[in-house]
Amino acid sequence: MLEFDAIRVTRGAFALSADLSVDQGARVAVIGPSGSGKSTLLSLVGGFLAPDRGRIRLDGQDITALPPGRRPVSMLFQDQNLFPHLTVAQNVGLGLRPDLRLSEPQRCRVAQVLAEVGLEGTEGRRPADLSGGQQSRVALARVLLRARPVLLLDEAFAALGPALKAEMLALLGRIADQTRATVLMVTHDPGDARRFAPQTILVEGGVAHPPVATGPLLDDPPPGLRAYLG
Ligand SMILES: Nc1ncnc2c1ncn2[C@@H]1O[C@H](COP(=O)(O)OP(=O)(O)OP(=O)(O)O)[C@@H](O)[C@H]1O
Repeated sequence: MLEFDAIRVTRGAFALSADLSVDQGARVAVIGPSGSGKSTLLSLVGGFLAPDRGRIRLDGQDITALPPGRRPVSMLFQDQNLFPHLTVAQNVGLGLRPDLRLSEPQRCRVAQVLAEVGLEGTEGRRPADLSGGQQSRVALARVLLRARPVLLLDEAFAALGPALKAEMLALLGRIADQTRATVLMVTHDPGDARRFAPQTILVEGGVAHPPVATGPLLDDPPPGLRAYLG
């Protein structure tokens, strides 16, 4: 279980509070107006931002003071966090060893996860030589390899067309199943939330609300969310 226990965080004049928990293995969309604090919520879990008060716990362990690199968390952004000067295999291998000194079994594992995301044979290519969808697959292969208990996505597939995005969400679902990860996914697209996330955290008016069932929330949104969804 991922817990936000009486969290309050400020960024300049902006303040966000969160007192909620997410079940282990849950898939949760994070939805709310622009500037409402969705990325802020994810940054608290990733460790890129420290709360002013409150604790963040994962399976009972207080991770509030852990630096990002030591948190059991993978994060995916829209730019897919790929290094242009590294090959596909190296970009994925970073998930195992930042210094890229991979053993033979580790190299095999990299090839294996690339095959699992449909990128067999692309090991030696650079990100720029791949399509947008293929780049997303490289990033997902790294997530699969790392197999961290928490996966955070901040509009990771926003730049992809609808068909490709649906494909990536399906692949993400398979990876989450395989790694049994808890997934928090920021999205501006209610369709993504309906497709992927049985539960949704609404971030609005300075509060990240506890997760509720996605369908009913989107079918009958509260006024602030209704205005945002249009
Ligand atoms: N580095 C920063 N310094 C000061 N204020 C910040 C900083 N980053 C974000 N903020 C403020 O924090 C608030 C929440 O930002 P956040 O990025 O979490 O919103 P969001 O819901 O993810 O928005 P969007 O949907 O537009 O990406 C905003 O009002 C923003 O102005």
